[in-house]
Amino acid sequence: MRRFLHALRPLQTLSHTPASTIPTPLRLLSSNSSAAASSDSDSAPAPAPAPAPAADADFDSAEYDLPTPGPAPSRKINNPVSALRKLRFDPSLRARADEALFGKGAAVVVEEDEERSRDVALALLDAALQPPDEEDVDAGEVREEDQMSLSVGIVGAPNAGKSSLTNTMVGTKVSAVSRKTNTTTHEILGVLTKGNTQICFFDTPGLMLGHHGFPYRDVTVRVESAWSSINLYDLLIVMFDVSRHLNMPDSRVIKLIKRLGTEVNPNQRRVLCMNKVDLVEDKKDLLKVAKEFEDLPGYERYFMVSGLKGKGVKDLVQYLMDQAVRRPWEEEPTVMTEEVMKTISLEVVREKMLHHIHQEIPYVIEHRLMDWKELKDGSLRVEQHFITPKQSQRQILVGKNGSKIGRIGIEANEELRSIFKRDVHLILQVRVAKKKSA
Ligand SMILES: Nc1nc2c(ncn2[C@@H]2O[C@H](COP(=O)(O)OP(=O)(O)OP(=O)(O)O)[C@@H](O)[C@H]2O)c(=O)[nH]1
Repeated sequence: MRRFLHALRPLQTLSHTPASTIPTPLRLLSSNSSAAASSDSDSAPAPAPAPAPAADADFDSAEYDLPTPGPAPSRKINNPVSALRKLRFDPSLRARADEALFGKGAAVVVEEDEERSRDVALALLDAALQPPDEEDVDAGEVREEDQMSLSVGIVGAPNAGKSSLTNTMVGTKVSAVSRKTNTTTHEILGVLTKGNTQICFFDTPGLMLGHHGFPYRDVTVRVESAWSSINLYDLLIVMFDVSRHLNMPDSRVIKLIKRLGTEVNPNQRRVLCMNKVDLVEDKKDLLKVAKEFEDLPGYERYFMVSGLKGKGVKDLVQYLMDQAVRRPWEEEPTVMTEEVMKTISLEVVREKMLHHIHQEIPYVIEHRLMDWKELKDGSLRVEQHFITPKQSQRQILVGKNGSKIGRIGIEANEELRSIFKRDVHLILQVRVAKKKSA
């Protein structure tokens, strides 16, 4: 299990941080990116009232008079889905950018882009934005002998809401990143570190029973090993979609619940979690379902939650925290790293580009972070390049008199300033790729 957790390490800050490059679709955090952006606060110039515009930039935020970022907005977000929606597009930024560039009344066109890769990046962004909980502490502050841990397997049919519940519990921390960490049988869903306690959540795909109430034998070792390894967890959450159960019960889900709840397992606590309670109008129905499973001795507790809306989740988390055992943590708590910020800066600019360039062009453009400097006055200098295969594509992206790239830049700049809560000197350049010599 330790092996899976270590796959999350790329989130650590790198002392020498290479530039990130985003070919489309978005590439997530990686410690082996190419090119050469640097983080070099020592070589940064002394604080200057206004940064000098870059000579050959197509967009330079220094040329625009933008308001100073206000106080850090409170962004305590527990529901990642609504957080993502909020972050996807803020029309006020667009309106302000339009006004700055084209005067009042400029038209606004909004396009929803549902790419999963962006969701992941936005979830990362959300994770990065979350202020630390009061109970959060630096990893260094909790001595190994004081660390408490709990590994939790989540069992449920596809769509039961395992990821949503984990996201809500974890507050998106790590969960988005961990999606990359596919293991043969179990996938880490998220890590919650609070105070001296760390809880790791694992998905257990393939853990379903056939109609006869036995594990599928045919498919594979994968299913078998999923079954044999569930006992490794300290605690098992068996979850199901209670709304679906009321409307269209699935016999396999019922068998799964019963099988896992038939006997008390001396080495593992198990809880039954009725999810999506928000979809059940008549709450008496919930009690009916609870009654249906009340005689199962294997479940120590029953929880009624809405993973998506956060209902009942606090109680569940508290219960889990209380079950933790004295054992060193498997994983460093996630911290906002420079790598995360770089990814965010690329994603925000890319998002703005996708909103403004409605042709296939975004998909042939290479997008690179060329320079990243934290200046002594606390502001950031961020230089990104778009590299287009053809001159005509460059022209479209730059727009008439720089209007397109200006719009992209000004909106992105404003959003980055509000995300990073500091001044950002954003420089964008659009270049045509050099032809490779044969
Ligand atoms: N209304 C409502 N919808 C939910 C809730 N939890 C999850 N959903 C929705 O149910 C769908 C499945 O949720 P996921 O969290 O992806 O479910 P999962 O169990 O991880 O699914 P798999 O990855 O297929 O195993 C998504 O559309 C969620 O938005 C809930 O509490 N209430």
